Amino acid sequence: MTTNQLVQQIKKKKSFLCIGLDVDLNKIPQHLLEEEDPIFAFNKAIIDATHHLCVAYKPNTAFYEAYGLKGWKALEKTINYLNENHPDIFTIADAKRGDIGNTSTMYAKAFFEDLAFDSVTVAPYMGKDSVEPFLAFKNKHTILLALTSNKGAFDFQTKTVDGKEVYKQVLETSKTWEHSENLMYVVGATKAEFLADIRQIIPDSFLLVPGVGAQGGNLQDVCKYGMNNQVGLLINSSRGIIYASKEDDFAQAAAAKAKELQQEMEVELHSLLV
Ligand SMILES: O=c1ccn([C@@H]2O[C@H](COP(=O)(O)O)[C@@H](O)[C@H]2O)c(=O)[nH]1
Repeated sequence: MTTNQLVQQIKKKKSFLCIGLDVDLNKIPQHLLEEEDPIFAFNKAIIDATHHLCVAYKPNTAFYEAYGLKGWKALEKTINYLNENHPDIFTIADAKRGDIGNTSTMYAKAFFEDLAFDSVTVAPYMGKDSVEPFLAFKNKHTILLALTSNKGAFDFQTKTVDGKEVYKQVLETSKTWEHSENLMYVVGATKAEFLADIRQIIPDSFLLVPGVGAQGGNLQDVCKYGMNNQVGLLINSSRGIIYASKEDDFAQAAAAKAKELQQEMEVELHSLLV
């Protein structure tokens, strides 16, 4: 999917919501555990109930890898279900990969070719030759960790090296890499006060913003400082939506939570859409 197509979807649905599919078998309704593939059964129900309210889904691969082969198969069934039934929805493999060049190429093939995701999250720590293999894939997006939502972001990312914060160096340097037009960035919703500075460096890039809901980030603050004239934001909520209820009504409860966020987003989009 191109970024233009993503922007069209945002305008059509009046939403820039990304729903995180972080499936924990201890948190899903008990009756689903009797299904042959409880993880996929849960995801399918959530997708069926929420697809009209969001423009992206983000399975975090940790929640699938933790269940071994069964988990990986459920991830494959989930991405295939999305691509077959909702090809207009942007898909993100939150895998936080990155390694020496030939290994990164294999990671990119795994997520862009074998699993056919639109994008994958990548850690910038190993530098240019670890990220460019992902950027080489046409119409696929590499979402680079810039300023993460957790407390540990202050351990390295905000430290000043050679007169500039490390996260700013990540943004500036990555812009010089080959096929940098395929870059998006992760900025935590809990770091909204940094967004004005971030937009000075990357005014046009899309940002994946996790951390609203369970982590306490605020949607309005993110929009105030992070929105650009093409919206430029995908705001993620995982636990706050998918675990809204553990009862039989879990999918409807998830849809209600997604609707709340979509309505807040519609208000924020108002000035851009008129
Ligand atoms: O900086 C980051 C990068 C990634 N994440 C991931 O996003 C979701 C957030 O889940 P919630 O339940 O909405 O808190 C999860 O998959 C994280 O691993 C992040 O939170 N922060």
